[in-house]
Amino acid sequence: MTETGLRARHVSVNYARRTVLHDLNPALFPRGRVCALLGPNGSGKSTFLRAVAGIVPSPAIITLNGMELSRIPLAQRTRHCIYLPQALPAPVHLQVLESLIAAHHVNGMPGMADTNIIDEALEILATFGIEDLAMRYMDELSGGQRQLVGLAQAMGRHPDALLLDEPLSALDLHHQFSVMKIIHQATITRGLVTMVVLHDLNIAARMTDDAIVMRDGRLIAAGPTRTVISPELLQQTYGIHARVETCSRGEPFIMVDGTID
Ligand SMILES: Nc1ncnc2c1ncn2[C@@H]1O[C@H](COP(=O)(O)OP(=O)(O)OP(=O)(O)O)[C@@H](O)[C@H]1O
Repeated sequence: MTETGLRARHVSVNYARRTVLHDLNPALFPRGRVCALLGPNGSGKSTFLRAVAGIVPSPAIITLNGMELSRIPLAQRTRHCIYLPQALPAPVHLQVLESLIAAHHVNGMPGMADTNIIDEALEILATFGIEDLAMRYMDELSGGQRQLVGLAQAMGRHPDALLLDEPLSALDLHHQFSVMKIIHQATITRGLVTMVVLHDLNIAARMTDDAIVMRDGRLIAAGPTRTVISPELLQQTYGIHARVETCSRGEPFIMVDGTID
């Protein structure tokens, strides 16, 4: 039977002669679940996503829903597996709606009529609460607005796997939560494999299903997010004294008491 989900095996990456990922073999990333990639600065999270996406050289074997991505040309691979980098979409002089239509033409649903493409683009913008930006130019938007448009473009390309590198970095509190909710919902309804690099552990604990934790280019923990994030892990990984409490609504929250110096 064909395996569904994304499997990454032997993920190693060298930059120049320095090894930054050491033969990682995480468990299967299943469809319909959001996995947080956690770890301190420089631990290799972005590099891991880039290796999975095929945009840094790696001997990694990547299979997605039974298809070996590492054997197909990059242009074809990016139709299935979209990597959204930390950098915001370029502030080009293009209207937001046009940019979504262009993203659709990169790899949206083949054979869709033009009016349907426009309707779908408007619907995606509405999902992100930014339909009022449709006629605005990308080079006139704020950083957070551009980040939302970047996410909308990614959704409009109908990926099977979504690799998001700090997608909340420019967003206010409201949008951090609303975007994670949209990502979670889309992951379930579209059966996506979603990986998301996060630095906010409270958002990770509340809004992702699973987590893998990296340090110095190695995996040091993996499993359901709420099990993985523990005071011991926070101490060992981030060098902080912290407690994992439960709020009156039963949600976990992380209280940081101080750094270990
Ligand atoms: N293009 C590059 N050339 C050389 N070294 C690089 C390059 N990109 C990243 N590195 C190095 O690889 C290591 C992992 O970097 P990476 O960006 O994957 O970490 P990260 O966990 O995503 O960090 P952050 O949380 O700070 O974004 C770091 O030591 C970094 O300096």
